Formats: sequence, C-alpha cells, structure tokens
Amino acid sequence: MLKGLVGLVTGSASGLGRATAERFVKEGGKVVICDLPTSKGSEFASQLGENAVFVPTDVTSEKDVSEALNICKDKFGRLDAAVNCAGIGVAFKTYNFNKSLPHKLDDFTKVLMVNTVGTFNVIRLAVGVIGQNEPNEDGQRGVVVNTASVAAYDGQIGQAAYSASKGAIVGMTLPIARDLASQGIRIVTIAPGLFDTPLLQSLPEKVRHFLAKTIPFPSRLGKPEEYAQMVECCIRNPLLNGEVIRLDGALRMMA
Ligand SMILES: NC(=O)C1=CN([C@@H]2O[C@H](COP(=O)(O)OP(=O)(O)OC[C@H]3O[C@@H](n4cnc5c(N)ncnc54)[C@H](O)[C@@H]3O)[C@@H](O)[C@H]2O)C=CC1
Ligand SMILES: C[C@]12CC(=O)[C@H]3[C@@H](CCC4=CC(=O)CC[C@@]43C)[C@@H]1CC[C@@H]2C(=O)C=O
Repeated sequence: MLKGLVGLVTGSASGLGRATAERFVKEGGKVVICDLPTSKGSEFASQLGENAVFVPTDVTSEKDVSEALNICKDKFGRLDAAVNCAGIGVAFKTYNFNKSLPHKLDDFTKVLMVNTVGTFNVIRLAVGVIGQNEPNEDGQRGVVVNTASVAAYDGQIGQAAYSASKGAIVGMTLPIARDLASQGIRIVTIAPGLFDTPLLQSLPEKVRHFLAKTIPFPSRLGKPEEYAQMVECCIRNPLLNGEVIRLDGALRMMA
C-alpha cells in the first residue's frame, strides 16, 4: 500500500516510470508525473485523475525540477518519495574502425547528462522537500529510488556511455545514503535487466525474442508492473538503504 504517500516520478510518461506512477495512484497515493514537454505525460495524468499531475520537466534543468517540486508541495502538500526513471541510451562503439570514426563526445556527454546528472539533480533538490516532513516513529522522513541498469555491471558492445552513466548511479548510492542518514531519508537503486518498455519495443521482434531467451528464469522480458512492485518494496521496507538491487531473472548480459 502507498496510501497517503506523495511520489514524484521522472520519466513517467512511458515504460517503467509510467507503471510506477500508475501504481502510486492505484495503491492510494498521489503522484507528480515529470517528463519532457514533448511526452504524453499530460494525457496520462488526465487518465489517472485528480491524484496525479503532469509537470513538463527536463531532469537536467534546475529550474524545471524546482518548479515540479513547488507544484508538488502546492497541490499535494508534501513529498515522500522521489523516483528517478528518466533515462536515454545510445549504441555506438568507442571507435568504429571500419569508418575510422570515434564515438561522438556529444553523444557520450548527453547520455551522462540525462542519466547521471539528471538523476543527481532530482535527488539533490527533492531531498530538500522530503526533509521538511515530520519523521515517523522510526525517524524516517522519506525515500529516493533510482534506476540504474544491469549494464552498469555487464555493459555490452556499444554501451560505453550508457554503462558509464548507470555505473555512476550505482556509485553514488552509498555516499548519498550516508549524506542523508542524519535526516532519516533512505536511498535505494534498482538495476533492471530487460523490461518490455518502449525502449526495447523499438527492437525487431526477433531480437527481443533472442534477448528474452538469454534470461535464465523467467525467460521473458520483465513487465513494467514488476519494476513498479519493486519500487513499492523499496519505499515500504525501512531497512533497505544504500543498496543496489538487481531485478533481472539472473541475467548476465553477454558481450
Ligand atoms: N527497459 C529496460 O529494459 C531497461 C530500462 N532501464 C532504465 O529504466 C529507465 C526507464 O526506461 P524505460 O521505461 O524502459 O524507457 P522509456 O523510453 O519507455 O521511458 C523513459 C522516459 O524518460 C523520459 N526522458 C528522457 N529524457 C528525459 C529528460 N531529460 N527529462 C525528463 N524525462 C526524460 C522519456 O521522455 C521517457 O518518457 C531508464 O533510466 C532506463 O535506462 C534500465 C535497464 C533496462
Ligand atoms: C536497454 C538497454 C540499453 C539501451 O539503451 C539500448 C537497449 C538496446 C537497444 C538500444 C539501441 C539503441 O540504438 C539505443 C540504446 C538501446 C535503446 C539495451 C538493451 C538492454 C540495455 C539495458 O539497460 C539493460 O539493462
């Protein structure tokens, strides 16, 4: 149950974030849907009803994220959980020897800006609002949940930028948990394996089927609701802190 809790979920017009926002409302909570202005966030918020609001947000912008947090406080009065799902990927080798072409530095920077800097931007601003909550009987004020990837550990060919961006999220989890401990704010990172979202739906069915078969058990793509269920576990279990949880059916990605 997420009854009475207020969440802010980035990247929640699509995929894993969308399933998480849906779960917040279904389980009795309220949610701020943060996604790019070009996303379908507005329609999605209307579908969810009065317990959801869409705020066009680029996670790399201090102004956008601050505005989303202001709207969260004005409309729902507080923030209990910030969930970082916004993310992008590129697929380029470090050097293409057939074309004598190095990986574009702009592409590398863009992925790190959205995935790593965007995640940290949301955390640093959101905890200022979560920290205003009265602590519960356990001293807890709220929770941050991040989304890394198994690519942080076993990144494939062409994923130098993506893996670096997700490895940085893994790396920041423990120090941030330590930074926030005195205020009773927890942080947990989920490292998903392969999930059936628009990110993977762009791949040909044959490739998706092949990818699914590389997962030991269950040999299928993860359902976004299974990710959302894990977010709820992270929010509800008071002892989970400073940890990265792989959610991957025992997948170890090959090169
Ligand atoms: N689908 C999968 O198999 C896996 C996904 N992930 C990670 O999970 C997260 C969610 O991925 P999916 O739901 O699959 O992707 P998705 O592409 O369906 O959703 C990502 C959302 O992030 C939004 N977004 C992109 N840049 C943004 C920005 N600068 N500011 C705000 N929003 C922005 C997009 O508009 C989109 O709605 C990502 O961080 C991804 O790297 C990690 C491992 C596996
Ligand atoms: C999702 C994941 C990382 C990516 O971003 C790529 C995706 C495979 C298809 C892709 C092709 C592209 O041109 C852009 C990148 C991406 C969307 C990868 C499959 C698994 C990767 C992951 O995060 C696993 O945990």
